[in-house]
Amino acid sequence: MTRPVHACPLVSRKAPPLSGKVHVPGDKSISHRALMLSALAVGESFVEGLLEGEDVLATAEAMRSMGADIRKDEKGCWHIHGVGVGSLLQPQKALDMGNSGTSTRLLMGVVASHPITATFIGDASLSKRPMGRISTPLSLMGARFSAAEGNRLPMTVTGLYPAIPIEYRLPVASAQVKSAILLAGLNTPGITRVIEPVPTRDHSERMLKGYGANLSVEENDGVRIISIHGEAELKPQHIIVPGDPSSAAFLVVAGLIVPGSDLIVENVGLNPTRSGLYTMLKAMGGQIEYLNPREVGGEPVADLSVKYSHLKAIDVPPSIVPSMIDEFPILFIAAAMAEGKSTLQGLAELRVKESDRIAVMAEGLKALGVSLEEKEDGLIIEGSAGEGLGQKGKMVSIAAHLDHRIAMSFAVAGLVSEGGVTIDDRRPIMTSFPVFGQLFKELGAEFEMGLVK
Ligand SMILES: O=C(O)C1=C[C@@H](OP(=O)(O)O)[C@@H](O)[C@H](O)C1
Ligand SMILES: C=C(OP(=O)(O)O)C(=O)O
Repeated sequence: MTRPVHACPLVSRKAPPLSGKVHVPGDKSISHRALMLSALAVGESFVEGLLEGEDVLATAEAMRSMGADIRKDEKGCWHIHGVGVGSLLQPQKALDMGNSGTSTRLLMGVVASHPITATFIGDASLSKRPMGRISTPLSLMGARFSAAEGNRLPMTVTGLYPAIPIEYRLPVASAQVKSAILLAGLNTPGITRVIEPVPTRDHSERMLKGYGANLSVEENDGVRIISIHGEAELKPQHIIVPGDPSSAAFLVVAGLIVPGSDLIVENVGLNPTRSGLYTMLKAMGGQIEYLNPREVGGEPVADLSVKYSHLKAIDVPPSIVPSMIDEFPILFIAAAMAEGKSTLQGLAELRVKESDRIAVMAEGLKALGVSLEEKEDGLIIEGSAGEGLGQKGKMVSIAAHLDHRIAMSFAVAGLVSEGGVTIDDRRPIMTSFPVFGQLFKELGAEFEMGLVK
């Protein structure tokens, strides 16, 4: 990954009505899994619509270092020659995970049941994130972990083969922890079981089955029990990656809050374990219509028609939180523009994402004049009822803290600001949504991309 060494600011100012049609790039979670599972299949898989963000490219590079042959053809389709479950090679250098929690945690699961050792390194943001949630269950399976600083990167994982199958109840609602255990279970004799009291995104389950793993899901009173039979042989697949609802979120919220907007966001993945934000925005009075509903790569997809709306405050029910966990920063912006007081709590996980998303969003919203209360597990936000944010003539400065979702959320806030918003560093946007600025330009809002300082 070659990024400029210095920060690159982005300036966002009050926008005219947004209009037109834009196409959302591939889903980040599905792209990571497509590369990992294709690399673990025997033979050649094809992946169309892969998200070419830095996080996903870090996964591709790691799978290459463990023996997979991965390349993109002239039409943009990715070809992956897998080595087969159990046949990963010992990487010759540390695996650089950049900013990506998903790459790190899922790949630790992959390594845990192979007879190899891998060192995981990452950027300053990733090196602060907790890894104990992964090392605890994988240690029960027999993998060994060592880290200079307790349960943080850099971290070295030595896998065990044959690993020990476990039954593990998730102590935190995390698709990354669930997926790491299931991926370790792929090369573990017997049945590995994950008990999930609160459902999280289910791409791993859907895709593991699609690649031929023997995986079953039982549901009892909302608790999911996922069982995978180990020493699986995965079969190569042709995957079409649907658009990322987490990226689409920025375009959709912008359409709802910039006065006069009327736009279409095409190719939005609407897997029910991911689409909580859209349910909430509709409940707030957002005019969102699902057009042309269809299936892409085994996932529900639609084009979203979005019109400027008078939004009303909302209280988010705890049960819906995991299905919109990455969308809270942009929901906070929508709540700041709504009429009334929104209570957004039960979000303690936001404190351990790429940044502490509760504290960082609270600070930026306050700088924009929003009245709010910060709680340990969320924010209570008093909306401006459609009045713009900030003050005329007063540019607000935001620090992105190496967090793409913070940078993009405040770029959207800038579109309804009186005096503009400057984000200190736009580079993290490249991790998940490299065409963010380009799509907004197509809708009629141009961000000023500051020169490298
Ligand atoms: O499994 C995944 O692809 C992801 C799971 C979520 O993380 P947690 O499992 O930590 O909630 C989410 O925040 C992340 O962007 C992607
Ligand atoms: C939390 C996120 O990603 P990751 O955990 O993969 O870094 C995100 O994309 O918002």
